[in-house]
Amino acid sequence: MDTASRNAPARRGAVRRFAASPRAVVSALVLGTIVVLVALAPVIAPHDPNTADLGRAFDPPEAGHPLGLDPAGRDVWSRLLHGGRFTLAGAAVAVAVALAAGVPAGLAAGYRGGWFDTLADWWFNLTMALPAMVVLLASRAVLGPTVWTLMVILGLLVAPSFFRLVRSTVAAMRGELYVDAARVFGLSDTRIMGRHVLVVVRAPIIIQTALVAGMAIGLQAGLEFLGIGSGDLPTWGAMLNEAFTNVHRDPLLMLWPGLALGLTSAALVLLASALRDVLEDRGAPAATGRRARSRATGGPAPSVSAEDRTALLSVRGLTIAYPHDDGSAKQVVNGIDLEVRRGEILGLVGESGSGKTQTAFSVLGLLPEGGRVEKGSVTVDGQQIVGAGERTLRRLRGSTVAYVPQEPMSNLDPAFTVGDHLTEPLRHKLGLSRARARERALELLRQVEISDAERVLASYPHQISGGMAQRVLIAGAVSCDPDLLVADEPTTALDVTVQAEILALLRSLRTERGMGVLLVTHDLGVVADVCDRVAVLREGRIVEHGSAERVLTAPEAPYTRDLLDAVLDNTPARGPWRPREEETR
Ligand SMILES: Nc1ncnc2c1ncn2[C@@H]1O[C@H](COP(=O)(O)OP(=O)(O)OP(=O)(O)O)[C@@H](O)[C@H]1O
Repeated sequence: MDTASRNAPARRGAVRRFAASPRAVVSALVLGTIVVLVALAPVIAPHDPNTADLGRAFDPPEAGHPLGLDPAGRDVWSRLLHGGRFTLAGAAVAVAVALAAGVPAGLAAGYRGGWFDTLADWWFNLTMALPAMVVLLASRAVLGPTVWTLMVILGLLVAPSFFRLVRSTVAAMRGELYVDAARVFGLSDTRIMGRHVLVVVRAPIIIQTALVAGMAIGLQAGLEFLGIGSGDLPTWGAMLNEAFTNVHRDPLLMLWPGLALGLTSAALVLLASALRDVLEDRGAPAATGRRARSRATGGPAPSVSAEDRTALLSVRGLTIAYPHDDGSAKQVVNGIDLEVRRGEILGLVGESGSGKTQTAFSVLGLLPEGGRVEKGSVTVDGQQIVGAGERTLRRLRGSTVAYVPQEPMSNLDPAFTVGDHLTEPLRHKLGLSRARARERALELLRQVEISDAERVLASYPHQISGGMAQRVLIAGAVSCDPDLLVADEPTTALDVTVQAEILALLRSLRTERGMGVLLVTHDLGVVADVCDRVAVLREGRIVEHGSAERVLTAPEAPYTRDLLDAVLDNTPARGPWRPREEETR
């Protein structure tokens, strides 16, 4: 079963599976009961926890004192209830500090990488290297014996465990195609982190929180037991310490705080392990780390000529290179010129590695990490892409230029329904209400010829076919009414019948909406089916450019002839090529 298939039902069934797990239910009940009892301590504790009656020291359990009295004649049950408040609140402080310090830093470092990642990694490694007990003892000596300060320091000391967990999960999913797809839709990094990234790390964070809380309680009790905590508070650790000094006189006194600590810690550990089983199924999708992209940059933005303003897409002298450490650079696209007008489909063909995808990504302002536009200009609807800031690019993506990827399934986040995918850009780019965005999403699904739109809208990616997923992505791409569609091998992953349907869909969208389409493909059959014009790319250079009819029937470049010969040699005959006008007649 693939990741998609595992994640979505796991998400829906998480509560059900939690309820079905005896370990989860029992540990949650025990923990819940303890929390409620200690929270209600001021109401239900029969006595003041600090009121002493030395004359009644060590009195056994009796009515009004269900657990007896301690060495100072104080009510043990009341001290236990009040003591739990400090113990649990101390653990909560440590967890809150650890979460606040570790999670945002882990998210930023994993998602962004770069100098922040290096710096944060260095800092948290340094923190981890510190001996926790020594630091706690030293801080007690310097800052005084308050349990709260110790818990804050403990929180900082355990923050690296959250940082590492989040950073590695996020870094692994940074290159996922659905994260790229969200960027191409023009969503900001903060939204992507909140929406697609945080949801993946949520489960491990919850599990880690339970573990860290257990650890904080244990450590705090240990410190108090050793007499290093705040002596004036009736914490469970302090009670244990007092009981230990009188263990020969009344061994039962050790039982109650020991039981409270043991039950709480055990419940937390069991809850963490039950949560792992319940939640981790739907954790991070197996990361492929396919494509980490950076903004297409390279020198100052070139000026936009009057001619470029009239074309929908105008690429002039575009050179893309990957610099090497030794100062040299690998040029993958070499001074190419392209133009797409409104209502026109331009096919960009060439064999694998010829630079088609690099060209397409430069139009979106998203080149793989390390890639840069060395020379040339790319304008979409008169707006310069090369050197444009992230804000400008985000504004353009989705609403002016949209993208249809090659692998439909990998570009849909398995944790979200089709409806979630479609309504997100509509709500955040077009500002539609939830209800209106849903209506529009249904309309879009119908436009891409999905008949049972309601069902598909509520489906998770694994519940629909590859062809259906590609239709969904096309619906998403056209949702904000873009002028230009960049489609990168949109039919390669699909079977032949579905390929034909998707191509027909692109054709009709082009006609109905007057969109320009840059269609990246290695398949001359696809070019024959849908393209008005075609540019043939070889080793980063355009070797032939012209109408699809001319290039396919009378190729001039030997390379184009080779490509055509290869098609004729290797594929079953698909009937003579006819111009599309004839075909549709
Ligand atoms: N991150 C990268 N670092 C260095 N070189 C890269 C990187 N990504 C792509 N290239 C190189 O750029 C060249 C063009 O790649 P591109 O992906 O554009 O080819 P393509 O024509 O789209 O091929 P395909 O159809 O196989 O995707 C190739 O030689 C490739 O090795």
